[in-house]
Amino acid sequence: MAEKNVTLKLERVSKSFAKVENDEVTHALNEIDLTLNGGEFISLVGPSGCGKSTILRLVAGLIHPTTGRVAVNGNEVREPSPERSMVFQKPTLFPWLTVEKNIAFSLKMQGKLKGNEEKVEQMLRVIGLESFRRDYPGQLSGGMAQRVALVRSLISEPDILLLDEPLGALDAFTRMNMQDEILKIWHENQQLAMMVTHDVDEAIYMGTRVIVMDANPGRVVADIKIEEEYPRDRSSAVFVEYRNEILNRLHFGGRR
Ligand SMILES: Nc1ncnc2c1ncn2[C@@H]1O[C@H](COP(=O)(O)OP(=O)(O)OP(=O)(O)O)[C@@H](O)[C@H]1O
Repeated sequence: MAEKNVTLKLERVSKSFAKVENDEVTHALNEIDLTLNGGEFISLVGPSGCGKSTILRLVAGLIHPTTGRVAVNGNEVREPSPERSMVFQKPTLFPWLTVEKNIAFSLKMQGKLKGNEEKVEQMLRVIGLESFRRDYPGQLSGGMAQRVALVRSLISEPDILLLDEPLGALDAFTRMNMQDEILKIWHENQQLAMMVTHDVDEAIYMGTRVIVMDANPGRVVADIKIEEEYPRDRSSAVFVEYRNEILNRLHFGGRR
């Protein structure tokens, strides 16, 4: 399938927040310059508070830069849009809708459900919840609910998929399965994916690029292209080299 023709630019983007407790400000992001394209899978890693989620929220249009510009295909991002879909660490489902209706929700809202019912079936199969289709979110485990939240965002094939630690709360087995499922869907749709993760292996396993950030002020310290074919072998020498490079950038490099 052709790559989604999307270019996202962050141009000298800074974001400050006023602190509630005193007159100080937090420099969550300082002059971020990035150009990202459809077909890329961007992993964002860095210590707590370096501004990873802030970048996603700016791209989603949930917040605005203090200075600088965020633009998609040259158009400044001013508000949220279904073309830029966000998945949070905590699943956000509609409690009054069944699993099946939660998944179909965005297609329905965009008037695209008719003729696309098979897509809902496919998504149910992908997450292995066909037999839970008529259950409500309150009846699901945390991992199941997150799988539903994920495919609910993926189904409308957004140009930009924003993943804020979507797999953080899952057990290791489900997590690895979901990594492959997300990659499969991303590969088929060739959208621009941006994923925040605290797991360096996950960042390398999934990303075409790993962007390493540091805090105070939030900034990019490395932008590393992962030039390995999928599926990647977590134990290969190249993988281990990438891991060491990223851990060094995160100041976790030990003597070898
Ligand atoms: N709405 C807000 N009001 C005030 N400060 C905020 C707000 N949102 C973020 N911040 C501050 O901005 C900085 C960056 O936050 P952000 O959530 O982007 O970091 P992060 O890298 O995603 O962290 P974590 O890995 O812990 O999720 C932090 O110091 C945070 O306290």
